[in-house]
Parts: sequence; C-alpha cells; structure tokens
Amino acid sequence: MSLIHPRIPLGITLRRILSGASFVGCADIRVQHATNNSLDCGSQALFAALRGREFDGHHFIRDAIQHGATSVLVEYPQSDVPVPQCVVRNSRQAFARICSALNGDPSRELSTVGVTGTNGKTTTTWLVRSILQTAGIQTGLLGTIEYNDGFRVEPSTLTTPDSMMLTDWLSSMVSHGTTHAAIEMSSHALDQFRCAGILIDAAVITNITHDHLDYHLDYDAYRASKLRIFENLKPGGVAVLNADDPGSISCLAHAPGQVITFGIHNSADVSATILQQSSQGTTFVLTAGVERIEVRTSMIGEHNVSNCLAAAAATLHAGIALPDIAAGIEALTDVPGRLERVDCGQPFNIFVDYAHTDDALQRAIAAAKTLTTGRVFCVFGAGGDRDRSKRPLLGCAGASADVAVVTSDNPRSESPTQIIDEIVAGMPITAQSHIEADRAEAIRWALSQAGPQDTVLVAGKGHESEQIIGSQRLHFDDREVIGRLVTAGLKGPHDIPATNLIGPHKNVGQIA
Ligand SMILES: CC(=O)N[C@H]1[C@@H](OP(=O)(O)OP(=O)(O)OC[C@H]2O[C@@H](n3ccc(=O)[nH]c3=O)[C@H](O)[C@@H]2O)O[C@H](CO)[C@@H](O)[C@@H]1O[C@H](C)C(=O)N[C@@H](C)C(=O)N[C@H](CCC(=O)O)C(=O)O
Ligand SMILES: Nc1ncnc2c1ncn2[C@@H]1O[C@H](COP(=O)(O)OP(=O)(O)OP(=O)(O)O)[C@@H](O)[C@H]1O
Ligand SMILES: N[C@H](CCC[C@H](N)C(=O)O)C(=O)O
Ligand SMILES: [Mg+2]
Repeated sequence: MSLIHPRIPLGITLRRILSGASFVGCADIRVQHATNNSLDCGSQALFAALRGREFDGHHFIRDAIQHGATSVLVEYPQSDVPVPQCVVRNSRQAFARICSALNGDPSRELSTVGVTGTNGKTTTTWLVRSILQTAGIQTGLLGTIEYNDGFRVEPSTLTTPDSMMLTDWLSSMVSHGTTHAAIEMSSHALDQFRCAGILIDAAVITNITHDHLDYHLDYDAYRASKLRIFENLKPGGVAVLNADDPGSISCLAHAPGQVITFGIHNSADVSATILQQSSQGTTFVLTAGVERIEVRTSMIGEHNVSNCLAAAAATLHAGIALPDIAAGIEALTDVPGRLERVDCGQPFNIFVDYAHTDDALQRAIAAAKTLTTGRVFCVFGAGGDRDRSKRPLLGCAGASADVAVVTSDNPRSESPTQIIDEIVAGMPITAQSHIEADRAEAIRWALSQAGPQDTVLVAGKGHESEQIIGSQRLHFDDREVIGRLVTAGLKGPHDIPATNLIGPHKNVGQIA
C-alpha cells in the first residue's frame, strides 16, 4: 500500500517513462497505482506481470483484472485481455521505473550511497549514516536490520525491499526533509531489478566472495548482479572499490566514471594503519590523500576497519571532511548482532555475530583470536533452503576456531542433522569439534567449557530474533539465550523453564 505524500504526482503516462515500450489496445496508458500482486490490485491499477522463481505473473492477469486492474504491463502481448496492455522487454525493470515515477522519482532529490557486496553491507550503511548524521545531515537507511526514513523506523522484511516499498520509503524520506540515504542493494535485488531507476551518488562494492549460489548458480553470474549497481550511478557518481578484495577490485574496469579505492593491505586512495585492537575496540590511522587522522572505533576486527574505509570513501565524495568522518565512525557504538559483545558478568568474552558465509566466519574468528590468549569457541551452523555449496566452506572456516561447535542456524524445511553433516564434511579431520543440533544446548555447552582467557563467538544469526524450524518461527535470540544461560549458572537448557529459552510458537504456515 502506497504512503501518501503531497509531492507525489497525480499520475504518470507510460510512453514518457518507458522508451521502447509498445502498446496494445491504446496509444498510451495513464497510471495512478501499480502493483505486481494480482490479489492486491484495487481499482484503476496497472498490474505488472513479473516472471518469478515460483510463478509467472502473466498467469495471473485475469485474476488481476477481476480484482480491479484496468491495464497490464507484460513481456509478451496477451490475447483476449479486455484492458490496455503495455509490452516491454523486461517487466521487472519497467515496473521499478513505474514505481519510482509514481513516487515522484525521489532518488533524484536525495544524495544516496548504495552498498553491495557479499559481506559488510549492513555495517557500511550504518557507518555511512552515523558519519552523515554526526555531521548534522538527516539520513535515511534501508537494509537488513531496519527501514528508516529519518523519522519512522520499521524492522526489515527483505534486505532490499521490493520496488514499490523501496520507492515509498525514499519518497517518505524526501517528504520528511531527509536529504541523504544509505541503501543496501542485495545481489537478489540487483538481479531482480528491484532498484532500477534509483539514482545513487556512490556505489560501494565491499567484497565479492561466496554466497547465494543456489540463486545465481555460479560466481560469474553472482558478480554480474553486483556489477549492476553501476547502472544506478548518477552522472558524476563514484564507484568505491576494495583494493584488498580481488572480487571487488575486479569491477574497476566496469566502473563508468570516477573510482575511489580503499584498503588496508594494498595501496589505495583511502587507507588505514591499525594501531591497536582490544575487546573494547580498534584504533587506526585513516589516510585520504595527504590528510591523516587517528580514529577510535568500538567495533572489533580488521574487516570492520575495512568497512570504516568504505564508508569514509563514500562520505568523502559526499563532501564530508575527514575530522567529521572520524567523529561519525567513533559515534557508532554498535551495529546490532555484528560482533556484538554480550556481557552478563561472565569471566570471558562473548560475541554474537552475523557471519553466515565462509569469508565472514573466518574473519570473525580471526577478530576473536586477536583478543584472546586462551581458546576461541565458535558456535555456528548454516541456513536450510539456502546455498548448500557454502556449507562445507563454513565447516572449513569454522575449523579455524580452537573449538568448532557445529549446530543449527535456521534449518527451515531441511533436516538439521543433514545440514550439519554437510558442514562437517568440509572440516579437516584434525579439527576440534563438538556437534549439537539444538542451538541453545550448543551455546550452553560452549559457555560451560570456556575459561577466563577464552572467547565464545556465536555466529550466523546476529540480530535475528527467530529460529525457523520447518514451518514454525520460534522466538530465539542468541543474545537472550546467552543472558539467560549465564544468569542461570549454565544449567542445561532443559533444566530451565522452556519459556526462558524459547518464546511462544508462531506458525506462519509457510517456509520463509
Ligand atoms: C527468490 C526471491 O528473491 N524471491 C523474491 C521475488 O519473488 P518472485 O518474483 O520470484 O515471486 P514469485 O512468487 O515467483 O511470483 C512471481 C510474480 O507473480 C506474482 N503473483 C504470484 C501469485 C499470485 O497469486 N499472484 C501474483 O500476482 C507475484 O507477486 C510476483 O510478482 O520477488 C519478490 C518481490 O520483490 C520477493 O519478495 C521475493 O523474495 C523472497 C521472499 C525471498 O525470500 N527473497 C530472499 C532470498 C532475498 O531476496 N534476500 C535478499 C537478501 C540477501 C542478503 O542479505 O544476503 C534480500 O534482498 O533481502
Ligand atoms: N568487510 C567485511 N569483510 C568480510 N566479512 C565481513 C565484513 N564486514 C562484516 N563481515 C562479516 O559479515 C557479517 C555480516 O555483516 P553485515 O551484516 O555488515 O553484512 P551484509 O553484507 O549486510 O550481510 P547480509 O547479506 O546478510 O545482509 C558480519 O557479522 C561479519 O562476520
Ligand atoms: N540474508 C541472508 C541471511 C542468512 C542468515 C542465516 N541466519 C540464515 O538463515 O541462513 C540469506 O537470506 O541468505
Ligand atoms: Mg545486510
């Protein structure tokens, strides 16, 4: 459902915004409302028939007309359809452009940093927002954790919302006087043209490693979807690339205009020298051209310094001065569930992290090791109904901990023990491991083993507050579970009343 803002046009005509479109049964189509859901057409709507993973929207055209659609957007002309048709080559791309136009093309009025990459998108967008807000600039954010127009905040449904919701939020930012935005652009969203027509000032590619090959099928297609972010750049926009990551820097040749590189290990326009790392944070010297400044962040891990550099490069391009960038990085105390410290008075470090790829897990473990004189216990699993090929890679990465505690993440429709077997298949035979499919019990075991010099890293679910098992969504927050276990003196989870660990069942009737 569209939010209503005074700056939204009263309607648009398709011929003006869709070059190359042809029309059946009319010379042009005037649109006031558009949807891709046949069940949510309302009267006078344009129904956009999108080809999806499960369904082809073209099969729902009659359904849409019955629900009130008065025109359709299609990829091939339909016979026996009693309403005007607009025929385009790519209805997802055209639909995104229509959504943006119906919302008054809000991205034209915003200065926006778009961030893609396998890991680090959420962290980088939060850093960008912190830098801009600390400099006194009202900034919106759309990403994995929240959608925020500068005033209103809602928990996210997808990392990158669909085209209707995306442009609604951008429009809401403009209406509320928000001038800047940071947007996570997932590979799924770029592949599905959810962001088509959204203009951005900086396109950040944090890194391109391995994820979502269930969807993209191979690395080249995955990388190609990330490269599509350059199509969103305004004239004069900048590509921000990671000199330390072969996948990111390989995009340099495709950048349409100016490029700013960042890096810790390789020569780059924006770079860092790490001075000190402790469980309280990291100090580094940030260098951009001839300017240098010492920065202290409460974030942990070299990968987070890399994220700071990406955010610094994007905001330098937005005209923010280096001291303000340093202040903005320092002002961000926490990104929920990203190496988040959990302190319940226990005599060792506990971190909850969102690592769910092999590169992320290996880096999160490396970060924990720099702070630990004893052993690092890493509790992790892998999501069901997601890229199976990353499971043995996660196993291999998890084995870099001193003790790998393999458990369930969100098994969804799959067998937890089958997923665990596929993870364990990637672990070297010499790895120290403990296998426990019940996540709460796995956490309890790790906590019960840890001594004062050790660290327990609980990875994979970060800020998530549910565990998806079969068709059920069970309340489950790693941070809460840890808190309750430590408070209860690390008794077995079955000795603790069930409500202490797992909240009420919410059967959603489908697998997420
Ligand atoms: C695999 C995938 O990405 N699917 C997304 C995709 O769905 P789809 O278009 O393939 O949908 P479909 O069910 O095949 O239907 C095709 C078309 O028929 C229409 N339809 C269908 C049935 C009907 O009765 N009537 C009707 O009109 C649908 O509205 C749709 O337009 O487009 C939809 C609208 O944009 C998304 O909601 C949906 O995300 C699903 C829920 C999803 O789980 N996506 C995940 C994998 C995702 O995108 N994740 C990334 C995160 C990645 C990361 O952070 O690392 C994200 O951006 O969040
Ligand atoms: N620059 C980085 N390089 C490698 N790993 C990183 C980097 N930044 C963060 N990580 C790891 O990836 C995890 C997820 O980080 P973040 O949420 O910022 O990434 P994301 O790209 O938004 O992930 P998602 O695709 O799930 O939304 C972190 O918890 C950390 O383990
Ligand atoms: N955006 C990622 C999140 C994965 C988080 C992990 N907890 C899982 O459920 O696999 C995805 O949809 O693949
Ligand atoms: Mg994210």
